[in-house]
Amino acid sequence: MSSPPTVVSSPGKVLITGGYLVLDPKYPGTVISTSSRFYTVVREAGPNDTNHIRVRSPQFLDATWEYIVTTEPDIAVKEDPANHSKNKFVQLALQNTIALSAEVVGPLAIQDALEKGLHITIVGDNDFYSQREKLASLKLPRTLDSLSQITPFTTTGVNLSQVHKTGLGSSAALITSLVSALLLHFSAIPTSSFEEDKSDGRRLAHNLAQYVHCLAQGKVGSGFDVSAAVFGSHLYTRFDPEVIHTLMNDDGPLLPVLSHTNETWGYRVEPFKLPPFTRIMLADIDAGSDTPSLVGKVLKWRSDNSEEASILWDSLNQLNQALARALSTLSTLYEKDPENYTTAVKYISSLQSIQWEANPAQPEGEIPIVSEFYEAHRLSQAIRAKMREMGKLSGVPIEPDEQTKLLNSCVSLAGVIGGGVPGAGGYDAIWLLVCDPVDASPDKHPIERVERVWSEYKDLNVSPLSVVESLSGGARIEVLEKITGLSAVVQ
Ligand SMILES: Nc1ncnc2c1ncn2[C@@H]1O[C@H](COP(=O)(O)OP(=O)(O)OP(=O)(O)O)[C@@H](O)[C@H]1O
Ligand SMILES: C[C@@](O)(CCOP(=O)(O)O)CC(=O)O
Repeated sequence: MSSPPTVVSSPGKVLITGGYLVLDPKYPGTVISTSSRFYTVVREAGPNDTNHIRVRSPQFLDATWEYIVTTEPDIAVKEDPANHSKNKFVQLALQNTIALSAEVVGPLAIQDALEKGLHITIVGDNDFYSQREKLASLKLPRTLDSLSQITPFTTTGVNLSQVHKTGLGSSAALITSLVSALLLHFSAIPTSSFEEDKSDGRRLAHNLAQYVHCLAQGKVGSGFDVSAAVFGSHLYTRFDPEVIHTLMNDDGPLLPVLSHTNETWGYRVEPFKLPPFTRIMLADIDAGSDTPSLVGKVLKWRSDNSEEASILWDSLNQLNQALARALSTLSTLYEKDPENYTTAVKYISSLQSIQWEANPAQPEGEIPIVSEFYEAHRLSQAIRAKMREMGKLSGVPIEPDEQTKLLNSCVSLAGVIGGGVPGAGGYDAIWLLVCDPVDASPDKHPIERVERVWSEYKDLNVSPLSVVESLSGGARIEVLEKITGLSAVVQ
């Protein structure tokens, strides 16, 4: 009987504060990990498949890649010349994970593990790819309920290079789930690695995924996307790019650099989660932006105007940190007094933020809670203003006027706490933080109000994503049969 498959999932991300700043190790960013995940399923192939690896992404056309692994003189993962397309992200993940695993468990153990070859399936939740056309073809309105009617891991009908991505960090989540599943499969890390938040094994998977992602993208970003895929929501302070500098240009041994014991990585992961009874909402806007070109322009402006930039970066950082603190304080207020917290959320769910603190008859116990929610609103608006300033000064559409108009109409709805443009901004997405009371009656639920504005919005093509915050952290081991729709796509 063949051994059970190894399955690891990793979440997507939304950077709600710290766009551009987080590229500098001086400034942390707030990253929320999403319920939408990438899944990698690794199985033994068969006795005739020694050293052969087949990778499939069944959501796409022409997305099967075959590789041969040679272990002498060095580990090399070579593409089968018959492959219809290349997948640099997958090949680099295979090459480096097998090479690192061989350094950890020895080349003989790897030869054993590849004796029957491997079949690997990779899929991402539907939210990673735009479902606009699917909804239109099913004649469904652009609502959360319609999204729930789409088959899990639905086919996109196109090649990977043609798919419309939604900005949730598909490549970081894919690489993290793939390298983590392989490290486990080769016993380079123990299964207990994914039971703890910052275990040695999880940190090794993080360092490897960061390195592979940089290699595949051909650039070193801040790495908040990989970090969210590994650790879940947190306040992220970037790793020192110098740590992988020599490996990026050279073939030296991987373990000395990638080991969890290598303290020169220097990244920080501090706990963060959204407050109870709130929900992040994301909309995909059908007008893309090219993140690298936005980043290039903003960084150039920063280096040409270092004094002005430093003042702006520092003041934005203070607001970013204050927002993270206000949201964390709300979680503490809930723990201290869940009853007043729950009634306060229900109360503000029916009012626009401007009215939240205006009730002279507000019960005493609710006052500090309502005022902390207002503080979160105020700070998120102040952050938007500073991001617009950054955009104006650097000549980059970080929160372009079209997005400002849409965000203003959403943020002024009853029960909406705040919002902004995620990550680098641009035209492609917005995020909102909304109250999510258990029962909003007799009023409308804030989520319904937002959905309505989005579905009726005329100036931009706005489509919701079904994501909520991932409540179970970052990368995790899964049981194939327990993930709805996964067995059906694994062959
Ligand atoms: N389901 C998949 N199977 C295999 N490879 C994938 C899959 N999804 C994405 N990839 C890989 O990731 C690459 C896309 O990476 P890129 O860095 O352009 O996207 P991204 O910035 O992560 O996108 P987004 O944040 O919008 O999700 C693809 O070219 C492909 O190599
Ligand atoms: C601009 C930047 O800070 C965030 C980019 O985020 P996103 O890919 O737009 O979600 C770049 C980075 O952190 O690597």
